[in-house]
Amino acid sequence: MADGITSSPCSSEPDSPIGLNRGCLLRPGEDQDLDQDLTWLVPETPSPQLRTRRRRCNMETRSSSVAPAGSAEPDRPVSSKGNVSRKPKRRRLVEPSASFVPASCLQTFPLGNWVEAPSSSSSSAPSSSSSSTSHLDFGGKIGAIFWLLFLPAWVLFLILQVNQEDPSLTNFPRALPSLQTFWDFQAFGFVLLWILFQALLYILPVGQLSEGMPLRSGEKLRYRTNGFFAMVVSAVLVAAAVYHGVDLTYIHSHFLQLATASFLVSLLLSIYLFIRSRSAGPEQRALGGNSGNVAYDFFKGRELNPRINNFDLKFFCEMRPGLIGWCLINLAMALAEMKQQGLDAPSHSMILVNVFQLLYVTDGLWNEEAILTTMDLMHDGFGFMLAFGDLVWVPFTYTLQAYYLVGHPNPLSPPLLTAIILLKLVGFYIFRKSNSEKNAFRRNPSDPKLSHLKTIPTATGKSLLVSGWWGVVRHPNYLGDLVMALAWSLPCGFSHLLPWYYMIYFIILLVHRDSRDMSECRRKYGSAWDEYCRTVRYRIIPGVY
Ligand SMILES: NC(=O)C1=CN([C@@H]2O[C@H](COP(=O)(O)OP(=O)(O)OC[C@H]3O[C@@H](n4cnc5c(N)ncnc54)[C@H](OP(=O)(O)O)[C@@H]3O)[C@@H](O)[C@H]2O)C=CC1
Ligand SMILES: CC(C)CCC[C@@H](C)[C@H]1CC=C2C3=C(CC[C@@]21C)[C@@]1(C)CC[C@H](O)C[C@@H]1CC3
Repeated sequence: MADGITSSPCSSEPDSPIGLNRGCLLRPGEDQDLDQDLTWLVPETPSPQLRTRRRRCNMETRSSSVAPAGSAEPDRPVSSKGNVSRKPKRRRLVEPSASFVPASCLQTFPLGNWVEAPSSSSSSAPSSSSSSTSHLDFGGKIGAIFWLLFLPAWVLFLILQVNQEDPSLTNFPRALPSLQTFWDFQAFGFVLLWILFQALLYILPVGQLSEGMPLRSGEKLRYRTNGFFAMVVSAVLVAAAVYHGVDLTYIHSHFLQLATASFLVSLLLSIYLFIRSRSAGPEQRALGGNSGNVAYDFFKGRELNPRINNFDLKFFCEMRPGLIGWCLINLAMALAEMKQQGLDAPSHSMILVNVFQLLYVTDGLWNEEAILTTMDLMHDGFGFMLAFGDLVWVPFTYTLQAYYLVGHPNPLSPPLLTAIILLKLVGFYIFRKSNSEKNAFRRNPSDPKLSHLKTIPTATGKSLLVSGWWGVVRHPNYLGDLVMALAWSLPCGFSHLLPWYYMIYFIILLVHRDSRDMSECRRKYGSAWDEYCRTVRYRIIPGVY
């Protein structure tokens, strides 16, 4: 069995709770790149070897223009506008200037990957011991309390709304359902079974083991990326269940109870995560979730990669029960629509919503490795925000369009149907291509397939893409995602705002994520980031924002 987990050394930290093992880590000595990374621990004082390499690289950059890597012709340097010569700059060690560097040069900068640098530290050199948070996001301490109360209440509101004949925002549900309506043991059992079933699929030694980005310690965690396999097995199981007469419309009729059960699981999980994070060492803490304020840290999550042996709780929750559950719920809504509307097949709108979102989830699972370079995996701690987001928010609010269509049919004309499909395909293309480009570049900056791209070196040793998708806007992946979100809402028509809720929420989420990422990158990359922002002026929508 080619299972790197069992064959690679696992860390059993002395401060781990009994029976818990925080990860299966690569020994630095196992990885050449990693060895070299360690010389970047203090960027201000590079080793003589690296200084020579940087100098050589800077000199190459000066005497070469931006061109495909490996090009025999030395190239002239360019400004952000194109092939214009740069004025010679004083060489600085901290910031190896923000000039563009051909990807070939990156081979001499083998990833000084600081996945996370402390937001609290004023020094530009990441310190493994400084893990307390000074900059508070999400409205700070008061904001965290607000979100802890508001998010569950908002989900409840949406669920009650979507059940109404007229789900207008002005038409609030007249009374809250009685307390016992919320709770159903069977629903709770189904939720637990689903999560356990997904956990079982996750631990099966099927599929590859992928390396995460280097942690602050320089170590890399390994992840079992068998999400697509889990999706296929789940689909086969669900198909068999439906074939044998299992009535999936139970999910539609017990939506509130299933959501309550999932909420309870996410709450218990968050409490567990908070308690166990007390024994997490400084290097295992997320730099954004260690302010010392209980509410804030509970919300944001203190531990970066909580693991039980090799079982990565954050990765599992983000990619499996909620995400695959989203498709299961959508399918249940299609069956509920047929039952409620007396149809032989789901409506076109329902098919579009189902197929579009199935494509989104399947793509995410197929490219599961790419998740390892996202903000959530690299920077965010695992606390209530993500536990609730993964287990409640995704499955019970991302499915509202399908739920809405059950009781609110919206016939589509063939031209509109075609236009919506085209829109979805365009969005998907932008989303996938840009995400794959960044992921491939982060994993192997000297990948020959990316050698035509221009890059900016940064003091951390990492470079920034400044052409290709990441040269169009600073978050081309968000652009694609938003175009897709539009294509998910359009099949529901314009009678109500509710099915547009996802679109509105998503704009807010991505704009906020973008600004979080901007300030994080500015702090990490300094003047190189400013240069990138000067070159790539728009954040998400070219020419607009
Ligand atoms: N459906 C949903 O609910 C949600 C979907 N998403 C989607 O998930 C995907 C991941 O999103 P997210 O994690 O927010 O952000 P990104 O995948 O865009 O990751 C941002 C990071 O990419 C790196 N980066 C930024 N610019 C460059 C550049 N020019 N060259 C190279 N690297 C760069 C930086 O990290 P570093 O330099 O440290 O590598 C930065 O912190 C997106 O497609 C998003 O649309 C996100 C949230 C919710
Ligand atoms: C409850 C809060 C207000 C917000 C919670 C946010 C989470 C629901 C999202 C944060 C990042 C996410 C990503 C995905 C799903 C939604 C969450 C968890 C994907 C896994 C969706 C599929 C894509 O292919 C990748 C996404 C990565 C980020």
